[in-house]
Amino acid sequence: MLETIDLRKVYPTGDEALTGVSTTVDGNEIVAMIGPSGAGKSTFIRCINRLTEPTDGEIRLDGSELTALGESEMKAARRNIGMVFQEYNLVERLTVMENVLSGRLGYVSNWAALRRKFPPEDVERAYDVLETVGLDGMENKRADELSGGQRQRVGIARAVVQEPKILLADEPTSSLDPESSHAVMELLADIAAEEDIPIIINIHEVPLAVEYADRILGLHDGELVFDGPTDGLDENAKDVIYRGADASETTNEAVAKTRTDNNAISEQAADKPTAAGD
Ligand SMILES: Nc1ncnc2c1ncn2[C@@H]1O[C@H](COP(=O)(O)OP(=O)(O)OP(=O)(O)O)[C@@H](O)[C@H]1O
Repeated sequence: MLETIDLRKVYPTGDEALTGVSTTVDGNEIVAMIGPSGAGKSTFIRCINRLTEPTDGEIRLDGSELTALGESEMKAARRNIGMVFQEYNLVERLTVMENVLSGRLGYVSNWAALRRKFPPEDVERAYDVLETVGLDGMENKRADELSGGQRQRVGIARAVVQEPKILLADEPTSSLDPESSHAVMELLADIAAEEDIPIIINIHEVPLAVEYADRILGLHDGELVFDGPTDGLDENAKDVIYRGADASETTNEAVAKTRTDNNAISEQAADKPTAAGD
């Protein structure tokens, strides 16, 4: 279980990217994080594995307080957090298999890591995961010979062989065409179920989020303004996420006014004597 408590990030520039985000992600749920550009989505994801250092607050993964860990302890803790990136972050000149196995680097000695020597069970697991992501038979291809969708599958396979407790995907579909985007989202959903781990996906495309996520986290200006099941993401919630709280007041006022107007019309209609009553 991942828990963030009052997570806050202020960049040295003074930008407050997260104002105190508290949430919990558990089980094998797929959580989509949405919000306008600059809302703090990437910052949130990057704070969890401390690629970006949070300013304040707590991050607990299965009870372990990540913000309290020293550098070497954090290195070990990162094994529990799989990352999938928008630009895949593969080593282009290495093969698919070498890229996938790099997900095991945190588990082998420095010497073995340097020589890229992995135990046979790691290699076996890598083959299994390549099959899961639909890349079986492609292990010897170089990463730079793959399409965007295939590269993202390698990125996902690398995160999965790590055997993480949670998967974080930072805009995994932003560089892909619509068809590959759907395929990648479907794959992430399958992985959450098969590996029994939660996934947080930072995503721009709301329809994709709605189609594949169980739950939505909505950020606006660094504030968590929506946290609930996907079917609760109505127009009002989208307004709050994309236009801010003022928009919701405006929307609520507009809705209230429409209701009042409608009621007045109905009352007038009720007061009106019907032709039959005359
Ligand atoms: N390295 C940085 N230094 C200073 N400010 C930053 C840095 N990274 C992000 N910010 C600021 O923090 C805020 C949140 O940025 P972040 O990238 O987390 O948003 P986002 O929701 O992921 O945006 P996008 O959807 O455009 O990727 C923005 O105001 C941004 O300018």
